[in-house]
Amino acid sequence: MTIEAAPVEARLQALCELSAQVRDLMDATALTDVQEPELTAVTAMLAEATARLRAVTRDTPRPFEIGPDGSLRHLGNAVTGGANPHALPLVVERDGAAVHARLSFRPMHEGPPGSVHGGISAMILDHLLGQAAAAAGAAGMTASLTVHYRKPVPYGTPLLARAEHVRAEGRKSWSEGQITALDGTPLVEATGLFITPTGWTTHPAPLP
Ligand SMILES: CCCCCCCCCCCCCCCC(=O)SCCNC(=O)CCNC(=O)[C@H](O)C(C)(C)COP(=O)(O)OP(=O)(O)OC[C@H]1O[C@@H](n2cnc3c(N)ncnc32)[C@H](O)[C@@H]1OP(=O)(O)O
Repeated sequence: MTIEAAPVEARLQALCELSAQVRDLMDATALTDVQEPELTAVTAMLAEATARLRAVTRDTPRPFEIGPDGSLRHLGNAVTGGANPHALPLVVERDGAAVHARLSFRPMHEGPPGSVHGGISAMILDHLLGQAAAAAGAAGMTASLTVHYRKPVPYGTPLLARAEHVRAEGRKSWSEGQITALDGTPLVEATGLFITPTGWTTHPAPLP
């Protein structure tokens, strides 16, 4: 006897597969050198696909929800959300008091020619620092983020990102982290201040 996944999960998996395809499409778009008639033809195909997806829409991307394995997930998140084409998506793992993730940026993240845009690496660190604060029981909104860019960040290369919660004072907590090459060479370092909004202590609200 086979047990089928709940239909809602099958739909979410299909949504994540669609998002992965759109990521591929974005990279292909950033790198394509096909000629103008082909560009025009593909644009028309995509306009048709967009209209099909808009046949039924929701007001906001997928919210925080409990996944089948019991963990909290946010498929609509711009950094970790499998159902958000903007996300890498980053798969964050807990490592004691720290969090870490393997990541590989893509050509669509180009900033200076041949390397990743600084805002993109800052966004990844912002999220990871925030997850470190959350892992320490101090989930909050980013109040400030300080970033030091040590070396250009390559795309298409496996890298590591890591963050840890370093101290707390009332509703304020600080995390620090870095993106490094696999050999540990620091590429980008960041520190962040996260503040737990007052409402969250009695009425927890999801992060953006
Ligand atoms: C159920 C949900 C759980 C989910 C669990 C899963 C978690 C999964 C993790 C995901 C991780 C995502 C990580 C990315 C997270 C974003 O991307 S968040 C988006 C970007 N950030 C924002 O939009 C924040 C916008 N700002 C705000 O909402 C509010 O200004 C804040 C930050 C909540 C603070 O508001 P507030 O609580 O009213 O602050 P306030 O009472 O005025 O000040 C409190 C203290 O903080 C200081 N302070 C306030 N703002 C600042 C500032 N900007 N700089 C320095 N100090 C400040 C004040 O001076 C004051 O200090 P003291 O006088 O107490 O010493």
